[in-house]
Amino acid sequence: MSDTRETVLHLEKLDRFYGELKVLEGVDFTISKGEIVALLGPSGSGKSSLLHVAGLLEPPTSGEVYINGRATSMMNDAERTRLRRDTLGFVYQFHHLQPEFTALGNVSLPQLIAGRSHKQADIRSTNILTNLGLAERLQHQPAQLSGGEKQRVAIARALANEPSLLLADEPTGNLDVETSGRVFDALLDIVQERGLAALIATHDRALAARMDRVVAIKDRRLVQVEIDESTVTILGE
Ligand SMILES: Nc1ncnc2c1ncn2[C@@H]1O[C@H](COP(=O)(O)OP(=O)(O)OP(=O)(O)O)[C@@H](O)[C@H]1O
Repeated sequence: MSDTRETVLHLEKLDRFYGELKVLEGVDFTISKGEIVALLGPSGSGKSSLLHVAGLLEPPTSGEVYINGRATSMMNDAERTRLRRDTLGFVYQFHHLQPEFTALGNVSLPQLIAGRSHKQADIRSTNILTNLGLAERLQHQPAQLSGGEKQRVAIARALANEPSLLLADEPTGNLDVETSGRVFDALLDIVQERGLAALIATHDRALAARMDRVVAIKDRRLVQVEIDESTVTILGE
């Protein structure tokens, strides 16, 4: 890599196979600080697999994942876990919040695990949740929140340890169109405000069109695309 200073994620010659099934093959991809990238692709094309490998949740079959310029393949589990905790945030289609904790508690939890005090964690959690429009919901448990609010708490939790890179897998895919649009606005605002990099898998072209760049999985590789409401154009073809 020639310049790793601003590169948050770099995937190099990456393959992900499940036995005989070749899902990703020869993927080269880079995201820089402050860039928000949409990941499109039909169901089963490998979006979740790519996010899992980029997020150090699964190893690639071959190739290398660089996070903030650091190669990860030779790291041991403890190093990889620490890097994941300190630099990556995850949002999934389903919120996966702890049902017995409040919104504040859910956002503070990863910070406590990372070694912050309760007081530091709660101050930071209050700030993030307030930024996401949940100032009045801090003490509510997930069951007392709407679907959109739960997903905002999940976004706040992903940002709690100030990651360099947010990885999101259909983050609003479980919400109705209107709520999805609003939660997405909040997500983009907070990611932009904080100058983070983000890779966001979505089926929704209208949402994808609002991001800085759109890539799609085609024939096991990542290609750069341009989209409008009705068409997806693969650049360079
Ligand atoms: N652990 C696994 N073992 C075997 N095959 C798997 C495994 N995980 C995923 N696959 C297969 O790999 C392919 C890609 O799956 P993946 O979940 O990455 O696709 P996706 O684009 O995220 O799909 P969707 O949009 O439906 O969530 C699919 O054919 C899937 O069945």
